[in-house]
Amino acid sequence: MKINKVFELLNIAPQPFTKLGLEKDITGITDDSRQVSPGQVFTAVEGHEADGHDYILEACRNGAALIVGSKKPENIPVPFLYVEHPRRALGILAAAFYQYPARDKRIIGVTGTNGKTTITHLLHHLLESSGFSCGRFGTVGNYMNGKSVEGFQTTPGVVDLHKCLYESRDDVIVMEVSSHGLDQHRLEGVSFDITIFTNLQQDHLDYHPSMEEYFKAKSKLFFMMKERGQAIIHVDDPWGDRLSNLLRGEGLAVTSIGGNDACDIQIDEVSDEGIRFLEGGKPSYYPTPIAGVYNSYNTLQACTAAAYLGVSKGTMVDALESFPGIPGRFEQYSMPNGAHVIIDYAHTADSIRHILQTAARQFDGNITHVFGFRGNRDESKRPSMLQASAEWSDGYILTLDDLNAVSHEDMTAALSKLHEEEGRAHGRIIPDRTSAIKTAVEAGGEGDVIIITGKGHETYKQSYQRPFSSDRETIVNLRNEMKTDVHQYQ
Ligand SMILES: CC(=O)N[C@H]1[C@@H](OP(=O)(O)OP(=O)(O)OC[C@H]2O[C@@H](n3ccc(=O)[nH]c3=O)[C@H](O)[C@@H]2O)O[C@H](CO)[C@@H](O)[C@@H]1O[C@H](C)C(=O)N[C@@H](C)C(=O)N[C@H](CCC(=O)O)C(=O)O
Ligand SMILES: Nc1ncnc2c1ncn2[C@@H]1O[C@H](COP(=O)(O)OP(=O)(O)OP(=O)(O)O)[C@@H](O)[C@H]1O
Repeated sequence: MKINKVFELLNIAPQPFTKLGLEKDITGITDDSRQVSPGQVFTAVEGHEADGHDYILEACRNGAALIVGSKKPENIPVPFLYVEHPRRALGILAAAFYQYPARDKRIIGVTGTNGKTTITHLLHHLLESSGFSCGRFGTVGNYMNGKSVEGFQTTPGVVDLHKCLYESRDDVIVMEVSSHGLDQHRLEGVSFDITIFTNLQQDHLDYHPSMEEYFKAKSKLFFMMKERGQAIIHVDDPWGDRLSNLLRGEGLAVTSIGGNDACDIQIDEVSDEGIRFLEGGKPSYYPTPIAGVYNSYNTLQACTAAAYLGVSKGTMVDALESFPGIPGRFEQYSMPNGAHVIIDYAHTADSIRHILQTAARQFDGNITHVFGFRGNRDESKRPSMLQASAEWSDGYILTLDDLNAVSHEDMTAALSKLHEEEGRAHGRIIPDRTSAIKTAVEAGGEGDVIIITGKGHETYKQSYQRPFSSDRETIVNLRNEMKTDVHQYQ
């Protein structure tokens, strides 16, 4: 891409930068001064931790050919282009630099507080099973060109996103779209063929000032569809209903899914095993490959999207049978003492309630819930998470989750306060996560279930008394110590 193209894209009249040469090629786009290499365009972005404008000189020293930003620095040795919205500019330049890679693909974006990872994994499996080559971007890593690739965030930064799309030879991409990503223009330059909304629950209010703002950020995705794009919305969720009305008011195509007669796909009966529904008056059924009523909804949304890409019902039902499961989502283990363990990524009150209710339907024994709260993340959801646990488990053990720079003492004090105020004497506190899990498992017997939530597939961010790196590793080691014999991983 030539330098004069940068001016054109940003709608800036070319300036007579003496020695620069408008016909010169630029070698890349970045917003990280540490990654600038000679000939690149550095876009200075005001962030949450730092301000890229403070690193302009470093970018110059590293060889930047051009600086883009919203605050003109004094005396820099490289031409500076002023833009009002550097994050947008970054996306516009990245899309162009990588030759608009999103245009050649069918792109499906999934958003909502819960269910994004589950739906993208289901869809990926459905599409690959029916002959599509499908890429997947999201929380548990990316998958491109038939291989798993490490991912850093739920929705990649905009430069990485366009680079990945450029390198991908896949026909279809299914991606999780986070509200942070939408708010930070990480999807700039991408248009979607299909968009999916799952639900909106209290979460991320450390970032968004209110639920209203959180909803607005999520809604942006649905205004980024291609001309013939199709939104699939779960309208039993009140925010979904509102979104559906909003989009229809704008003349956008919506497939509504819900219990109401007016829905395009009307849910008739939903259980832990599957979902019955009417579509165009015709009854139909999908079995869900992962336990939980909420996963039946996820399955229906994934299948509805796959159907838009031409996958037949028969192919889908076969593919669902061979679904391998998702790391850290309803991941099950049988322990030698007859207890059952479920590791899950639930981290909202609603998802805790759902998983505890699912376990109560499936197991006869006592339910012990082991969980904690992330430091420096939405504190306003903690009371309702604990209330849900106290109400739907037979007892909880509050423990540590990622501290994120909060001290051990402060978090333990926060746990004690919540336990006293919201826990209704229904549980206890064992701060060390590995000890909490061990205590819960060893106290279990035939038919009991221990549900460990919050970390799912993720590795621990701090060390605990026992030298394990994840809930899975803790359980597997514990099971070996207890003389393992059965392993069920969905
Ligand atoms: C709060 C938040 O969302 N931060 C994200 C945001 O960072 P930021 O723009 O605020 O960056 P910053 O660190 O303040 O730095 C500002 C600028 O200075 C630049 N800089 C900084 C230092 C330096 O030496 N040189 C330099 O040029 C940085 O490259 C950046 O351009 O933009 C970055 C680039 O896209 C993200 O990597 C970063 O994610 C951080 C790591 C993060 O933890 N984000 C979480 C909250 C998040 O986004 N999560 C959602 C999923 C949520 C969910 O649904 O569960 C996600 O999509 O992953
Ligand atoms: N449709 C749903 N409704 C409510 N809870 C759900 C739903 N789907 C999944 N969950 C619960 O939420 C947890 C996280 O699910 P999943 O990873 O699919 O969501 P996500 O949207 O990708 O979350 P995150 O953005 O935090 O990565 C699951 O482990 C489960 O407990």
